[in-house]
Amino acid sequence: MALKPVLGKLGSKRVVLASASPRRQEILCNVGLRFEVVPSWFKETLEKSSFATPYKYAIETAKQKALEVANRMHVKHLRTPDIVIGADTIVTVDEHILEKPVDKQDAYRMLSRLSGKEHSVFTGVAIVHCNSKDNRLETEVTDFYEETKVKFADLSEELLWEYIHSGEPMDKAGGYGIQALGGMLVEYVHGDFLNVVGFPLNHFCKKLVELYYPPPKHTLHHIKHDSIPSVETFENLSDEESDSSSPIQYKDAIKMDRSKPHSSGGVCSPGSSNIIKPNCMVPVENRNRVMENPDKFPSKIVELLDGFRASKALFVASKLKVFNLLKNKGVLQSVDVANTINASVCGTERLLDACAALGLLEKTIQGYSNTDSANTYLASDSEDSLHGYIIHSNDHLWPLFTHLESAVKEGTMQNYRAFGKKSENLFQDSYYQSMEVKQRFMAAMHSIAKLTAKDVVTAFDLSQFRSACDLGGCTGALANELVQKYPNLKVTVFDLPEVIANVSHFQPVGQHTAPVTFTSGDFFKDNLPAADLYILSRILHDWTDEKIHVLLSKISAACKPGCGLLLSEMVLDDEKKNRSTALLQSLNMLVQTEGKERSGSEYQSLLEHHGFTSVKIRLTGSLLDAIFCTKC
Ligand SMILES: O=c1[nH]cc([C@@H]2O[C@H](COP(=O)(O)OP(=O)(O)OP(=O)(O)O)[C@@H](O)[C@H]2O)c(=O)[nH]1
Repeated sequence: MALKPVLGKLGSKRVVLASASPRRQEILCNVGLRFEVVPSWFKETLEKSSFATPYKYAIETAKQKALEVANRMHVKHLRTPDIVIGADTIVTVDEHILEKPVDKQDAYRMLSRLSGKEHSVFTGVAIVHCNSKDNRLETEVTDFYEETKVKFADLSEELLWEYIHSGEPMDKAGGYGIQALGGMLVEYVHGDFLNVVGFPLNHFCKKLVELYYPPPKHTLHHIKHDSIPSVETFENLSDEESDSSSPIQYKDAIKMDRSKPHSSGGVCSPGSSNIIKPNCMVPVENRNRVMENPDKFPSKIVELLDGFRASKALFVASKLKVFNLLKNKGVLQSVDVANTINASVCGTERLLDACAALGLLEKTIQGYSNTDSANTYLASDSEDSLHGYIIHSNDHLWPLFTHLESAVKEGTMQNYRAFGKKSENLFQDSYYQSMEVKQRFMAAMHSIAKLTAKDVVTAFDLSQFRSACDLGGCTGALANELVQKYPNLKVTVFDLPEVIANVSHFQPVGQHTAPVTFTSGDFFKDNLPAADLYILSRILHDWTDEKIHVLLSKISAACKPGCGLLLSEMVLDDEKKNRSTALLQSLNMLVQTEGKERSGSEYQSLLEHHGFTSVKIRLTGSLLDAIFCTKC
């Protein structure tokens, strides 16, 4: 197994590790794999007795962890990952399965069982390949497990309790960490050490080799038809030739002889020239494209080149209310759409075709119709509509982004270049100068807040708080989600008077929880309403560190010990290299504000500076992450 090519096959893919385990992150990071971390919300509660063997239980749990993340990212992110990796480590001794101890007594029970004996450590791993087709998530799961035998020395009571009081056992399967203090308890290890730590790296790489480099069978079938030029099909290719970007369909891929016109071995029609028909099995990424050797075809770059066209097609279709029309009418021909939206037939048809190819619409012989996700997210009257944010992106962010080059050169916002107005007072000058711009901005913030609010309010247990104040809480979307989840919580939204004057038509109808209260004021200048939980959602990223210090010191002064502070922002990884959505959002902040996106440790140090401790960060897998801390 050559080292680099194995993991290199994943280099161009969006890989997600569905695990909160810092050890798994470290093991994979250390070998240079690039991935995002989205911890799974799958509860490890499968009925153990229903599995014939312990490893089947570990594999199934790993699979469910990975599938939960794949589904969540597909639904919420609108961007499906290519590969999701899940893992689950368990310890078995005397036919018992041990997972992580729930408390110290439980750790004691586990460790005393292991004392003086050999036990097995199983890690189940699931590699889930994802593909979004017609907005549906298709998954292909490859799983395996690894077993390592570990023998513990005899452990005295004193040693056991000393170890338990170190705190190390609590988040570890079997109640010990072999890589740290727990290593001192171990007499021998038979098998893969990293498997015990939480991830069987060697077996994982072997699986990748199996998936991406199947062994050569030296079978080339030459298919000849009188009317079809001779082609070669292959079942296996050497490394250089192989399109291993999609292991799932690898076996059915087609090799192209560039010197001749080609077909697909009898599946495509003879006259198909070099267009690959959809019913020909080709590697997923190259479907609908002229066949190239994928290792030489810069598909990622081409995708990026196309990115702005795809965004603009979405923006224009939204602006022209195509999705509203199709939601109401069901199926329409392009001419009917063109007539209703008052546009040319030829232009409308191309727009509709592009939207269909992008998976936003369905196209059949009867005409065009919305996909489920267009009905849910793109029609402006839908409960979860992103229409407001799309229009804001088109009318406000797009002009700003056309000046990205100047923003990068000058390091400043581009509001003047884009809109001819200096933004000395950011919100007043940029967003609240006219009723139209203000309503557009509020609708944008409302749609993003609605999309992300559930993830944010459920990221931490906030049940101990009785009153909360959402600073800059705009339309109250997050506040409304909070009172749904915590009906005993009284929530005040504090925002500028211009905003508060316009919140009424964003309020939910028929909500049965206590209403949210709105109070106007400027959090930089005015006294903050009293509360025992303060919330800053998408606020800190607007400002410089200096201004953040001003705001945090005000909040800190208003907080009694034990008060909480909940932030929601896109959190960058510490090295600022992995989370492209968040890094692009940081460019977004550059063109329009004084602020930027920050990493978890940057937020932590800002918060700790103002006496907030126990800073916890939860990556939600959605568009906003959550950070929670308490005033000490
Ligand atoms: O010697 C060691 N043995 C085990 C570990 C760590 O134990 C946990 C096992 O728990 P699990 O597989 O359920 O994984 P979680 O941490 O809960 O994260 P997920 O989000 O993936 O469920 C694992 O972290 C091992 O690394 C150890 O550190 N040393």
